[in-house]
Amino acid sequence: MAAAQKIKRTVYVGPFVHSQSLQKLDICPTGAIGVDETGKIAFVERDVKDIGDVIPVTQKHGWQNSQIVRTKDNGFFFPGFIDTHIHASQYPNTGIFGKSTLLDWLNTYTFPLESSLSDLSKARRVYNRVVARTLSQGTTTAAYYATIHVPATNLLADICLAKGQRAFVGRVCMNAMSPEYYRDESTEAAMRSTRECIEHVRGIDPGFEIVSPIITPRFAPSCTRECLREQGKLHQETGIPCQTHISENKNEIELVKELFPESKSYADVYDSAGLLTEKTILAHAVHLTEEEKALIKEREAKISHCPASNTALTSGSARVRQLIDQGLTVGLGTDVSGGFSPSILEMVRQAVWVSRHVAMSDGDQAKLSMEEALYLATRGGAKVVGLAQKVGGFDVGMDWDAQMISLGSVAEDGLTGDEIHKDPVDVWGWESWDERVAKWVYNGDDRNTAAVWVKGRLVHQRASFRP
Ligand SMILES: O=c1[nH]c(=O)c2nc[nH]c2[nH]1
Ligand SMILES: [Zn+2]
Repeated sequence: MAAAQKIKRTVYVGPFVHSQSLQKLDICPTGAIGVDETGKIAFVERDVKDIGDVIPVTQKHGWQNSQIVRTKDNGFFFPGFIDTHIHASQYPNTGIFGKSTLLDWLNTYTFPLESSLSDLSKARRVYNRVVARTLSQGTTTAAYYATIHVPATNLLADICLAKGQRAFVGRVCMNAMSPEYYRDESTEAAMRSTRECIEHVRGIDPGFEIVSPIITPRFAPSCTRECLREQGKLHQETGIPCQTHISENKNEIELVKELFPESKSYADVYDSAGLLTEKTILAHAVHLTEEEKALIKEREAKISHCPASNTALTSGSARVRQLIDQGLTVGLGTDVSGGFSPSILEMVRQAVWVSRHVAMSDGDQAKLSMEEALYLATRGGAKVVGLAQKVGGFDVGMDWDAQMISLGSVAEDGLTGDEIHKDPVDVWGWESWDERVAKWVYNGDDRNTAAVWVKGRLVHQRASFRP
């Protein structure tokens, strides 16, 4: 059953920042957002200049006895981040990838670690930590890959629910081209295990309110045609979302051509198996052809852009601006541990950097702005995981999935040691709000994430912050 949670009506008072559109950040320096007992945003007020203005606002909305939470120290509220692609099971390997590229990386680093999570006590340590770590970095929703193991995958779902992180939890399906020690025995066994995980999540969160299952064929080479087709059938019959990888690395694309000679393209392998729908998340999409992009657009499948992973594994530079301009729906993914960081704030920076490297060869139109990258991290991600009406912004009726960012007090002379370490961003007091947001994006980290809420529930807070 979903963890019991008692939420008090709360007014969040202080500046708030969220995306109005792909290009436009809405920065309100004098905000007050009312969140009701169900964790939904009941009102958004924009002219609450000081604490004396709060009582009239609560009276206007007929709210007595509501709790007030205020920002402090150059703080602001920002929507929770959405990680559209992360391998929870690979978390212990973050930063460990050497000079490998995708296919040797899988065999050298990834399969041995994933297979070791058949040990439930190890899985518990890893999953408790990755959920705690991503929450502490403001990730309120994550689309997770677990491993092939049913008990460990179910444990990840339990941990997400207990800690209150919105999550899509996928048991990885792989019955081909995988080591003997780490593979599903057959299509039948793979489907049985996938169904068991779906039923487990249905048992703990029947409405998939916080945790949802997600059908997860690892990538085309690791599944037989029959297995892909069965996963596709399940996806179509149940409406449960699906996630996989596509077109990450040139050798991988060649392998797909060899394994599926009858298919027109990598995207067509998924399409002919019934796996390319509006509820499909495709990670990477670095080397898609024009025909594949058109097919993905037609099917309304979504793309998770994973810039850190693409750089670390030298897979290539996704033309993210072009994908967006061509009408594809894009969010950001850490792709831990192909990606070296579990932070979506870091992915915002990495997405901007990758686009600028592309711009150096393709021209300035390839550049992604900071505002656009923040959109991908929030509203874009929400579209990718099918939650655009619920999360990603501060609109009335949306759930309060939010983080309080605190940049710290204005820089003083003479700070040393722990004092200077406490706040990674130096604020001087003369910056505009636009500039403060930019300083957070380019210099901030989890020390600035003072508190995090999912559906109105406080799921992380720094010790120095007491609401
Ligand atoms: O980034 C990736 N991470 C993985 O674990 C994986 N498996 C197949 N293809 C993959 N790509
Ligand atoms: Zn991945």
